[in-house]
Amino acid sequence: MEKIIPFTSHDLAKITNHRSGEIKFGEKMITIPKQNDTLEFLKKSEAKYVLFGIPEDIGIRANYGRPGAASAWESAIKSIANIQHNKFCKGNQILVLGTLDVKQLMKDVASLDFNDIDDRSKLSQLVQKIDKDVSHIIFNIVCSGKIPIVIGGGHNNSYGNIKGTALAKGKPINAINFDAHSDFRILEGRHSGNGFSYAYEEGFLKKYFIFGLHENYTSKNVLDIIKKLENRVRYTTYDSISIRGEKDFRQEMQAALEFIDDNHFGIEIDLDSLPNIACSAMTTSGFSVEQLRQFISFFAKNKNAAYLHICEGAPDLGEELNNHLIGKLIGYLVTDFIKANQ
Ligand SMILES: N=CN[C@@H](CCC(=O)O)C(=O)O
Repeated sequence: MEKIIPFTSHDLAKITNHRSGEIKFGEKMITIPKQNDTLEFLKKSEAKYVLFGIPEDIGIRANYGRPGAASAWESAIKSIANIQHNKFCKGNQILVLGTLDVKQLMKDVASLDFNDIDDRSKLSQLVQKIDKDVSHIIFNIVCSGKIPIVIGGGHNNSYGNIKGTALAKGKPINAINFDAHSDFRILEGRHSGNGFSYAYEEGFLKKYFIFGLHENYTSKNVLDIIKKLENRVRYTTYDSISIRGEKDFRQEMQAALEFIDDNHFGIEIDLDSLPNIACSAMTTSGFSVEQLRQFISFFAKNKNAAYLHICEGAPDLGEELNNHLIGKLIGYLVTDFIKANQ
């Protein structure tokens, strides 16, 4: 756990806008006091959820994407700290662990060019380094009996989430992914587009459901691979639900749940599935924020929901004046998860 930059009570106080007569999450969320052993504290804490940030976009760079997702954590924690602590949701259910220390790695990649074959291979190697740390941290959180809520970063971190949870549970887990993309690309070196295929290939991912795939952005090759794995990998497309109306959103959620709920499962949310949200693969067409909130609420209430990961949001790629909006969106998603999961 030495790769974590702890989030302190002082950090929390700095970002909480106090107002008399009101209680904000920032006044109630738990941080690990200095001099305490992280693991020991985690185990004895009464908080059910552990908030962990991964401020990197190295996996996105390695996948020819646009950097910016490293800024999501800061925007998210500022919003979460200012949510009202009330009867609907309570801040003291959350322990704010802190962030993965990727400062040096982010400096190292600043000058790398993904069009250069050697640089791309260096980027992939750094993603593998992050994979190791993420899976170790998630393993420890889950072993402590807590539920991780992970704010990415790129979708490459699905791999570490799945591996860490599988190792802690002692068996491969399932995953449901709300995403415009399969992230089941070939094993060509780690990046943000192949977290699930690597987790599958290495035996950490048992069953995988992709919810709302965009037909225009899924290659024939990936569709052929998924077809052959039908017993373990399934999907429904955004176009079939929201454009052609061949399928119903709620019925598709139910079918997806029945596919994955025989085992612990991770809930993976890629914000590039929503229209007009600043992301590497930003789009103008996709499910609404309300549909995503309903989706999280629906899956979080199942007893096998093992973690929530929200990724790819990139406030740095958005309008400067409104770069708090991604954080605010993440705040809604985190509280939807907690409200449904209790
Ligand atoms: N995690 C996202 N993966 C997508 C989008 C890539 C991007 O533009 O950042 C993919 O590989 O297709």
